[in-house]
Amino acid sequence: MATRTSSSRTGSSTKRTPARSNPANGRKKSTKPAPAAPEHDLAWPLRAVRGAWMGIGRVVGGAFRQIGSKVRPEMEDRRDGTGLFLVVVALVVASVEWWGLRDVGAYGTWVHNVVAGSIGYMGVLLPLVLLIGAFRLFRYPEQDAVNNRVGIGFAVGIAGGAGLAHAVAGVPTVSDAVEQMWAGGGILGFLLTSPLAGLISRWGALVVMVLLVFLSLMITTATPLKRIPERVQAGYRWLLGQDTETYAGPRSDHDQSYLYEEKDKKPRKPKKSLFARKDKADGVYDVDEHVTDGAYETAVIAEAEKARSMDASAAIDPSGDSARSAGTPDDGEPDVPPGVRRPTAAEKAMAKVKERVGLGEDPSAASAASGAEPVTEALDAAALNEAMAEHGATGSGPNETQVIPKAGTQLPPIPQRTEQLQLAGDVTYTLPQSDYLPAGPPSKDRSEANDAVVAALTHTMQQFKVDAQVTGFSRGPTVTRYEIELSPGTKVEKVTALSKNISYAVASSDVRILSPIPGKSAIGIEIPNADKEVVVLGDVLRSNAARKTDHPMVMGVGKDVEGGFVVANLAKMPHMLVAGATGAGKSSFVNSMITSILMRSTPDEVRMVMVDPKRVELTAYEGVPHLITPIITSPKKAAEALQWVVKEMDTRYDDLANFGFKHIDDFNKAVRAGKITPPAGSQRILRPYPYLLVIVDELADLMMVAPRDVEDSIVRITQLARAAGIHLVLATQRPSVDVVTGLIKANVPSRMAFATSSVTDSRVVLDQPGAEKLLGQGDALFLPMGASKPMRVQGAWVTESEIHRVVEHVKGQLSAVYREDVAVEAPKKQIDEDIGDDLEVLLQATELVVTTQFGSTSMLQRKLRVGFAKAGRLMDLLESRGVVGASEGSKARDVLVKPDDLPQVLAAMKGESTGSESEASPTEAALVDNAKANHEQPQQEYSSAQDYSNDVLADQEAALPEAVDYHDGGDDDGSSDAWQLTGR
Ligand SMILES: Nc1ncnc2c1ncn2[C@@H]1O[C@H](COP(=O)(O)OP(=O)(O)OP(=O)(O)O)[C@@H](O)[C@H]1O
Repeated sequence: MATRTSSSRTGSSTKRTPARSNPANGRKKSTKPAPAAPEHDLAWPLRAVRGAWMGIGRVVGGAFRQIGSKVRPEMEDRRDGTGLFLVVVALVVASVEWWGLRDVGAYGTWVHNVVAGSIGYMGVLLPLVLLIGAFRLFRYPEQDAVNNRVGIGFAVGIAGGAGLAHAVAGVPTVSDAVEQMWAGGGILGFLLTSPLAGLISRWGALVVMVLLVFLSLMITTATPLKRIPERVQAGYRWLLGQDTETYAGPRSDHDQSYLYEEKDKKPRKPKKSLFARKDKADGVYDVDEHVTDGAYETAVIAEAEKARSMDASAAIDPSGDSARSAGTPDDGEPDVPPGVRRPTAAEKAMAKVKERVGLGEDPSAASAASGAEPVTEALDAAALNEAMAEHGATGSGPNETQVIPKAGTQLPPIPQRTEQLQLAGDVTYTLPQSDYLPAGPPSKDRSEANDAVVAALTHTMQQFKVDAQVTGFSRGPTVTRYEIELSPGTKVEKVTALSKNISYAVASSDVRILSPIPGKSAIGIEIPNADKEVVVLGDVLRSNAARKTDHPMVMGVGKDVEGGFVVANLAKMPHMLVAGATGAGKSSFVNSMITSILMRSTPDEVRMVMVDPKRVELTAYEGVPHLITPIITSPKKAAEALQWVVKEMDTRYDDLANFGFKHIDDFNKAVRAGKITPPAGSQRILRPYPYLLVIVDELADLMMVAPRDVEDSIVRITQLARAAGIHLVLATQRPSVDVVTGLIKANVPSRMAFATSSVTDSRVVLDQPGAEKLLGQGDALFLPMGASKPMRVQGAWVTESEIHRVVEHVKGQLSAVYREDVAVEAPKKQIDEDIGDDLEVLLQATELVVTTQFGSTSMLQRKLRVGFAKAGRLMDLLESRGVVGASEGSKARDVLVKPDDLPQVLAAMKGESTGSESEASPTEAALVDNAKANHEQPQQEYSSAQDYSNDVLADQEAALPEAVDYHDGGDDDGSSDAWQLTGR
């Protein structure tokens, strides 16, 4: 493993050469114009002029950047000098051509002679064109490709316009009065139109010039021929005020954009492709910030993928006929009426699928008639629902109509109990409102990227002479599954053997082949979408699938590859293993799960035990009334809590046995109906048992402290707890056999595998390969109990602010009442507010920093196994308490406390008085304080503070996962290989 790590690191670092293009703005740095001569080579007057020019440019550019939505291009990208030049020329031309300075002296005459002499009547438009050019240069200087395109478009337009004006003016010649030339197209118009008029008549020249102007419009607006009707329609609708967005075809059934329109109240600004940033102009939807807050977060800033996939479609056609590979007229195809778009390859494919299953109308015809893109049907949504219902999960097909009222501005409620729940006593508890979880952007059934992939797949089959057709596809949020049908006599292996060629053709290494698609005689090829979508938890919880049931243990899982919502009943799982490499999306999934429960259930229905050894993942839920005990962060206490769960299970079983029920649900029903009473003489008041959900966020940490005890408890719970209404969710980022032992695996039937770092890990989680090929960031394989094949889902995403709103609501309803007997953490002292729940880790950080006299954030990360943000926060706390000095860039901070003073500092942090300071030595004071603070720990005598600190350090080392060595910094590929076994 060590070798692999180092080689992968070398590999990745060799790939990252500084000369790479900057994907953020889609241009190579090397294509920038060569820098001007260094300033010091210029004479000082020139330097002064240049400085003044650039200064004015910056001011004018700043003003342009404030117009509408503010932008801040990188300093190194700015082209303010050129922008200012365009503005000045525009003003000069405008002063003469617009504001009548033409007759004022030599200035007016000269400017008019130059402008009208060159381009004639088009001089009137020139200031506008220059100002638009300046606008783009000031605001979007980094978009070289778009700027160049707009520039070329304008140049062609001016040429066409000049030629046109010249033709309209009667094709004057140089021998005519000069005013006649200038009222036409100037010299340019003359040069373009006169030869043409001589060759094909004046009218012919006129038509050619009109076409040239039209061409310039298409170049400027980046409109390909096939999209003209669509763009015209969009423009028409926009003019009529029917659509404030870039028109993107008819709404699909589960398009929820109107929710945004309602919610936003303030109408969205129309997007003008010329002015809008490229990503917005091309994107259909401007996703709300809070929805995407952190979703798909990545260090790589990539240009809009869409453009790349379109290029790909053009590139894969060796004949160079990209229009054909994208689905425009084939030879031998019957003609279609003018104005009607020919069906693309994908539409034909879909039509074929529908024909095959007898689904009525040909989508291509419908779409051709409307000029818009057809909607993909989920052909087997019903079958999927059925299958999922069988194993405890429910799903809805993508086209199931959402019961979401269009008017009324309200989001539909998340399903709630029919009866209003009364908690013990007279407390009435209201579940959180639906709008705490806003709706996400509308999902797409199909995009240009999909069409490009269909064309690429079809072409690959043809190239390798495999007699198979792409018969359709179903688009999910992150991947699309393309269906391939073989002609009779063609072997399945012929397609599967092409996997590398398919990867090559679609330019993606993450291609997964399913042979066959469960329940279909077709091969599925899952290919990541170039344009991923976020699946927000609110949408999943409002989906039909979730609304079918009001079971309190139902959670929003995400969306499947067909775009159908997936929700699952945790009570039917009945226990689940969630695994995946770091950063793959486990914590987000656990957050979605807990938030789902908080949204749908009262503390009377579901109680939770949360174990969070990482200390940061679940802190947001501290204090919610659903908790039965404070969030457990110590692995040792967690092991004890599991033993408590076993006891609780036994108690519940006793009750089931005594009252003659098989399942806690039946017992609860009977209690609620008053059908059972405690035995005579008993003081007990029978109450329904809530479901108990035990969430362990890092199983590996527990298995390290007490492997045998933890395994025993888990096995006992998982074997029996289902009937007792107790359910376990075990998450781990180390799905190795020492953490997920055979016994645990055998008893935890449902699995959720996020991207794993190796095929071995995938086998541990799913008993089959597959998870190693997932894309990360919420892309998962979900294997609910009883399912033979895992289903691919994109996990639901819930933002921190959404969680905060829900938690605040829940806590506002009821405060947590903890059970004393579970696992009581050490009572909290009077600690400073800014330390909050981080006291324990802050104390460790203080000890580390003071004893090593090394104030390094990365050391904290490494030794305490906390993330960068947390380590940074700890360092700030240490600075605020005078333990370390101020930050000095990348250097380690000065440590201001000597090891001898450590005990007092620790005591102060714990909020304890160090009143004995004057009488006792610091060491003695520390011993007393520590003994007081940790009364559960066996007390030990230390002869010096150094001994004490050494001991602490030894403990911390022992707590690290089996002598792991963390290599911080240089791991370019960000893979989990950063953790490396050194065998110490
Ligand atoms: N369902 C999702 N949709 C979109 N993006 C997601 C989703 N889940 C995770 N991500 C992205 O992946 C990042 C890492 O996710 P997360 O923190 O859940 O990973 P993890 O597996 O819990 O990692 P760790 O084990 O290090 O805590 C998130 O910050 C987010 O950008």
